[in-house]
Amino acid sequence: MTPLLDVRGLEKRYGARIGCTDVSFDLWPGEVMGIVGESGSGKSTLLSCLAGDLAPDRGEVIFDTRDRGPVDTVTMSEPERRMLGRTDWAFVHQTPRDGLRMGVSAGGNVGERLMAVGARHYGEIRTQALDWLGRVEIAADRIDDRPRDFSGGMQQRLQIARNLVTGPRLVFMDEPTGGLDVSVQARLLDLLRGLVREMGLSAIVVTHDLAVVRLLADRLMVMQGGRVVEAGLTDQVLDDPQHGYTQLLVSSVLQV
Ligand SMILES: Nc1ncnc2c1ncn2[C@@H]1O[C@H](COP(=O)(O)OP(=O)(O)OP(=O)(O)O)[C@@H](O)[C@H]1O
Repeated sequence: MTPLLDVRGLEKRYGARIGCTDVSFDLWPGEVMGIVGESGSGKSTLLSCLAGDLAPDRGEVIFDTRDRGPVDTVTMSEPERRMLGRTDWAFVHQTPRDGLRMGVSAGGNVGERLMAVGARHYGEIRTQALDWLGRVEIAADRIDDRPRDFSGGMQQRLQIARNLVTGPRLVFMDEPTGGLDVSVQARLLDLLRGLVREMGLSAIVVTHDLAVVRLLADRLMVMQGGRVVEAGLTDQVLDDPQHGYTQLLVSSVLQV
């Protein structure tokens, strides 16, 4: 089997400062990889490099494309990368307004993604949009409302529907439950876990919240100072952390 994503020796510097360095890992189809670490450890930099939003200084990000097989997304052309962003990849941002069009109706936000991959039949687009609003627990009668009239939790659920409606093969998530009330976070996490399992999604989830990776991620990478200091199966890493920094992360959560 070919990994969906094969990352080798990835490095990004900001002048002399290290964003991330020496990052290598495989992601297999249907697998969820969690990336954890404190603020400034390089999680966002790594995610941006993987998703093609930031050009790394060194390394390869090889994605198993549908038509051409494994291709390095770092060196592929910009139009090709944009096409991946519209089709096989999805990005769930921490802040819903970064991933939604706030002035467009909820149904439009979902339907627009379908149109971007070629859907043309209005009735079918609306039916699929309705189906997805239901799947993320947004009432059908809110389909014509704009996301700015939604609560934070609803906006995040709409962003998830917009991202998943086209059946992406790889989903990048940046703190998907960050910035929400604890009770809202738990419900959203439950919903996300259900969708990930049901759709057999491959995903990379960046978070500083170990509860999020515990629930969502099969494997985990722990970052400190831009480097991966520990990696392994989520339960193994969290239950028996080997690196001092991971032990600190885990114990600081237990004390809360
Ligand atoms: N645009 C930038 N210019 C200069 N340095 C940057 C820039 N973005 C990030 N850095 C630096 O790169 C390092 C990694 O930052 P990054 O934002 O990737 O960490 P993070 O783990 O995602 O943090 P957070 O959880 O706070 O988002 C930090 O030292 C940070 O100061």
